[in-house]
Amino acid sequence: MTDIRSLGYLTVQTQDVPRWRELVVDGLGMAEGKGPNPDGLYLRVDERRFRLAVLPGDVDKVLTIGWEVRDQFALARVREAVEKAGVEVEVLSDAESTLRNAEQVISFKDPAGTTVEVFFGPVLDHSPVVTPHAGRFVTGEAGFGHVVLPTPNFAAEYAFYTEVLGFLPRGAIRIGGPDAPGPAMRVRFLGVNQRHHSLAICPAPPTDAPGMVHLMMEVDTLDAVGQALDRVRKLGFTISSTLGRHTNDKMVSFYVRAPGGWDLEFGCEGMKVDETYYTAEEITADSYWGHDWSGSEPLAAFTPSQA
Ligand SMILES: Cc1ccc(O)c(O)c1CC[C@@H]1C(=O)CC[C@]2(C)C(=O)CC[C@@H]12
Ligand SMILES: [Fe+2]
Repeated sequence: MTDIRSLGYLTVQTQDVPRWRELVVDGLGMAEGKGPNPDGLYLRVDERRFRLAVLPGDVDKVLTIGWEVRDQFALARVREAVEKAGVEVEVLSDAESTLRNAEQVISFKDPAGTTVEVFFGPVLDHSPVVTPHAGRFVTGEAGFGHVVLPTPNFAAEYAFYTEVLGFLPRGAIRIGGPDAPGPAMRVRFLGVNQRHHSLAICPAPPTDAPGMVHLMMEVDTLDAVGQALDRVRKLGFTISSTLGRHTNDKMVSFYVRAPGGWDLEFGCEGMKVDETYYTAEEITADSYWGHDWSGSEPLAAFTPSQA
């Protein structure tokens, strides 16, 4: 079993912090917190000081994806495994770790070039989480949610997350459907806790800046999902996919386009995996119903850098 316990946090850079605030606070109902950068947007959904940080910059990109481990011993094991795989690991200073609200953070790049951080000892904020629309987010042992990462070097990325970091395969979907011609290309789902997937990796062309396909956040009721959908539409955001229920994690969700060219998936009713009985399955449809992607603008991650 892996030492990684859950998706801890995400930091992204954007040219348009105010529009991000409209999307995640006014639209999706995250609570605005405070952080080290006075121009940054720090979002709370639970007792963590932040789960999502949106920092100003001249390019839209993913800065870091933070994975949580139990303690210093687990962090040492992860560091050893990554170094043994020939990947350079930076141990952040105490000051840098404090800025991320963790006792200790290590940092390295995955084969796709995305900066991965692994940390232990998150520093808590016990003040009430005042979400503007009374939505309650589902985190806890299941972590912040899931991320889907685009990767031009799929085999290396998959091997890194499974064999080096110890993520568990949680099934796949064949791109183009079960009867697609040619060698199979798959989106692969990976889990570290009872959340069906905390990570998925998706074949994609190389891009200039580390991107993302989507970040999924879960709330506790279908009404909270529907009300968020109403609000983001009213705020003028593009709905990349309509509401639907996924066949693998059973989640009911919609996808909304964030500034930067990737989506936020917002859902509820995700299943809990029991590892005692689970086997990794291949789904042949992404959803039982809904999830109409026909209104989706092209993802930045699927737009090659030459274009
Ligand atoms: C199929 C599926 C199951 C559970 C999820 O949380 C989930 O996001 C998906 C969709 C995965 C997949 C994706 O993220 C990249 C863009 C894809 C390939 C599509 O265009 C449709 C399915 C999408
Ligand atoms: Fe997803």
